[in-house]
Amino acid sequence: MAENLMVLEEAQAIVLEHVHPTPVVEVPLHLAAGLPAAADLATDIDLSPFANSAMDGYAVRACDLADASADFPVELVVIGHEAAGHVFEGAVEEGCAVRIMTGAPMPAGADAVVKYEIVELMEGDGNEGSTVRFTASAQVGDNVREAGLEARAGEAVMHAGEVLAPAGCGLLASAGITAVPVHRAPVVGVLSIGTELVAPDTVPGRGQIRDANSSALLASVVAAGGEPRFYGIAGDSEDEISNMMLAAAEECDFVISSGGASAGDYDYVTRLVRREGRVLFDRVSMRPGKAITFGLIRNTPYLGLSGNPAAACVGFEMLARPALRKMRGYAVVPRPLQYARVAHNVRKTQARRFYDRAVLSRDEGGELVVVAAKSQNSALLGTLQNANCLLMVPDGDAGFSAGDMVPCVRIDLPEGTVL
Ligand SMILES: Nc1nc2c(c(=O)[nH]1)N[C@H]1C(S)=C(S)[C@@H](COP(=O)(O)OP(=O)(O)OC[C@H]3O[C@@H](n4cnc5c(N)ncnc54)[C@H](O)[C@@H]3O)O[C@H]1N2
Ligand code: MOO
Repeated sequence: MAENLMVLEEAQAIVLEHVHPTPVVEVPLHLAAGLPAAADLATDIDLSPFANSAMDGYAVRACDLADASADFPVELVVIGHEAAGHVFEGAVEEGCAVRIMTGAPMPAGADAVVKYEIVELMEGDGNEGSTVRFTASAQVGDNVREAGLEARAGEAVMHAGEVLAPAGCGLLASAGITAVPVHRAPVVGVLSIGTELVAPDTVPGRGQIRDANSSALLASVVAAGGEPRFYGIAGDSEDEISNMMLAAAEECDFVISSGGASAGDYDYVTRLVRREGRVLFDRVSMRPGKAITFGLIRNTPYLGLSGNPAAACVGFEMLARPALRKMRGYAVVPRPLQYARVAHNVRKTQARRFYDRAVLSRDEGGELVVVAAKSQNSALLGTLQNANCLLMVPDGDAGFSAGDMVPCVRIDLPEGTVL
């Protein structure tokens, strides 16, 4: 390519090569959902620890009921009960049954449970001394949950890299685990570069604009599992920028700036990263987001994104998000890709790969259709706010014609979602 742009996948591989999972910390179970476990986690006891009833009813010996039917009912004597906090210590012998509640341990000798609804009470209140009648046979194991059904003592119930669902947090609680080892949130320094920028609570003067990127990037850091730290706005002066860059590189696991990344008179980022560290790439074949510098400052990864707001956000999506997720311990998997019929022609004006902000939906016939925003101007954030996908137009000169099936990156769905 004339401009010497790096193919996106190559740039992504370089970034990923230079980031590593953060140190492990422990978080309480209820805060661990959505995070990948950093180690295999084993249960200290059988789950469940004892065979128990799956129904409220009577624990019986299936062989006692082998011939039971409506015509030849079988009567058993209730010799005890099992309820929350009350365990029957005896054994169920021939002709006997024990009244039992869901979850209570199976008494010795019993091998099946018959639910209340199909048992007739002949005498008494159903507890000790009562007589109950059965009109159907029972099979060994009916309504019994075996000990260790979920896992045996010492067995891993969660594996390193597995993302915890809320149910998994409950499973770990059953296994006696109260805190989950996870890779801590990477601390991500965010800085905005540009003399024209003012804080969002300020009414901009002539030639000034509000700093929108830092809010978008701080939010993106949180969404990617990182802990953002805002360093402020640096004017277009080498000293101001390098002081902020160095402070952030010193204190953070990853640094992201926006602005000053291109070829203008005040675009210092690439030069400063080179001066203070090492530049690994500085142009990516992507629109929006071509002007992207990546390098290391004192061994801290530094990503200098374009100042144009949509370019900064798409640059984050493609390069920072995978890196932060890797640091958090997630498997490196892409956002889901889905093909849809494009409703209009897609023209290419440059050879770099396009990621057009677009909306994917189903038409009345149920077919997936994608419509790109009318303006793909990199200054616009609203089109990204409203997009649920990025329509990918490959590197090269060819666009798409209306009716083509086109690839769409689902930015509204988590990585690895099966569609
Ligand atoms: N001669 C060339 N000019 C430009 C090229 C090029 O290759 N050659 N690339 C263009 C592309 S593509 C992009 S994208 C931009 C990238 O520019 P910079 O990263 O240097 O960004 P700035 O010039 O600082 O700002 C661009 C634009 O974005 C606004 N901005 C910057 N920071 C913020 C912020 N925090 N919040 C809101 N808006 C922000 C800034 O005011 C400018 O309007 O360069 C093209 N030019
Ligand atoms: O690539 Mo710029 O990043 O087009 O807006």
